[in-house]
Amino acid sequence: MTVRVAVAGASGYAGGEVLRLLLGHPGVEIGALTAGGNAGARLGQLQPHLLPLGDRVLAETSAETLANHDVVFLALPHGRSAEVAAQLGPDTLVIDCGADHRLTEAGDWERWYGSPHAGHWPYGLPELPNGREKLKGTKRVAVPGCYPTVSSLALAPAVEHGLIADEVVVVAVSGTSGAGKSLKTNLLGSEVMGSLSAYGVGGTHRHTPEIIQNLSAIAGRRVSVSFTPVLAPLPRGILATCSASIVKPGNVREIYEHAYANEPFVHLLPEDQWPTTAAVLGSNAVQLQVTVDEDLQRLIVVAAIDNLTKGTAGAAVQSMNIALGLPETAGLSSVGVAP
Ligand SMILES: NC(=O)C1=CN([C@@H]2O[C@H](COP(=O)(O)OP(=O)(O)OC[C@H]3O[C@@H](n4cnc5c(N)ncnc54)[C@H](OP(=O)(O)O)[C@@H]3O)[C@@H](O)[C@H]2O)C=CC1
Ligand SMILES: CC(=O)N[C@@H](CCC(=O)OP(=O)(O)O)C(=O)O
Repeated sequence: MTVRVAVAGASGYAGGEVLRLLLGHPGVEIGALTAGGNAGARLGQLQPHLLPLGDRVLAETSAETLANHDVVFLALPHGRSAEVAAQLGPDTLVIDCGADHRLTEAGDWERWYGSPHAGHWPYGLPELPNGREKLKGTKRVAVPGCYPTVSSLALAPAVEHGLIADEVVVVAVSGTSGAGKSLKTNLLGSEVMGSLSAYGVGGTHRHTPEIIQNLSAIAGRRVSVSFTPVLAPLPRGILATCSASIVKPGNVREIYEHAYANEPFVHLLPEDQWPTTAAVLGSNAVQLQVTVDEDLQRLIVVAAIDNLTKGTAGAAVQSMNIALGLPETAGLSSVGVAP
């Protein structure tokens, strides 16, 4: 079976990464590629690394252009993806890399994004408890935010086993591609190079409610999250340090080993090895290490992902595979690029 796929937002970082992965996928044919202001440009001018598609001309993003595909990936700004999705037929598998359909509660959406809620879709994080079941056969997928992906997977086993208190702390350092291609003053080369800077401090980052939503669903009660993102002078990668007080004794390592033993992309590292962003570059892997700070009786989990791969496009392709009943790992790998 060959699946015909369109990518809206093909000129952006997320759309470009979806295409990079799809070019290595054995079961897809790449159809329409669309953009906003760059419609009419050759893809090669904007994504020179996608050589086989270099001569494709970007089309306008419209329901007409995206019609007649089995799968449509939306890699568009928040709000725009909900607008486009609403015009796509119910038989098309629509995979939204943006935030529009991630939050279950309309009140949360309105508070954090300041616009009407477009509704909630099955969440594209198959490694969460019952995550795969929600994706099988679905025609709509909300791809998680990059920070919620790494922190939810880092803490899920501990939350599921009731090991930790209902208040967790996440400090996550991200590369700049997480902010997208459009020009932002805090992302100009000289502002970013040679410096780390915290932002969205004090519980103000919009990924906070998404992390709370994921962990609370596992716990069956509200889990509070103190989340601090930090911008680093790297193009790609997130390293998250997640911690919480231990409230129940348990063999932490065994719990994590067991939780992820059969996962193709989540890897608990050997005890003498700590995750690095370099090791997951361009891969769909999540690398984890877990330990206990014995003095404080605190669980510490360190996790690394590539924000554009497992943090966005890899999760999108993995979700497509599950939704369509294709092999889950098709087009994806846990092997990184080094140095
Ligand atoms: N970067 C990341 O790590 C992650 C990104 N995402 C999500 O993926 C989505 C895309 O992000 P990203 O690729 O980083 O952003 P970019 O800014 O790099 O790309 C945005 C894309 O959307 C297109 N676009 C912009 N405005 C419009 C419009 N009004 N109509 C149609 N197309 C438009 C752009 O086209 P043009 O070039 O013509 O302007 C471009 O192709 C966002 O929702 C983001 O939240 C999700 C998780 C992580
Ligand atoms: C470094 C950086 O700026 N990262 C982005 C998050 C990227 C992401 O996952 O974004 P969406 O929720 O928009 O899909 C941010 O903090 O806004």
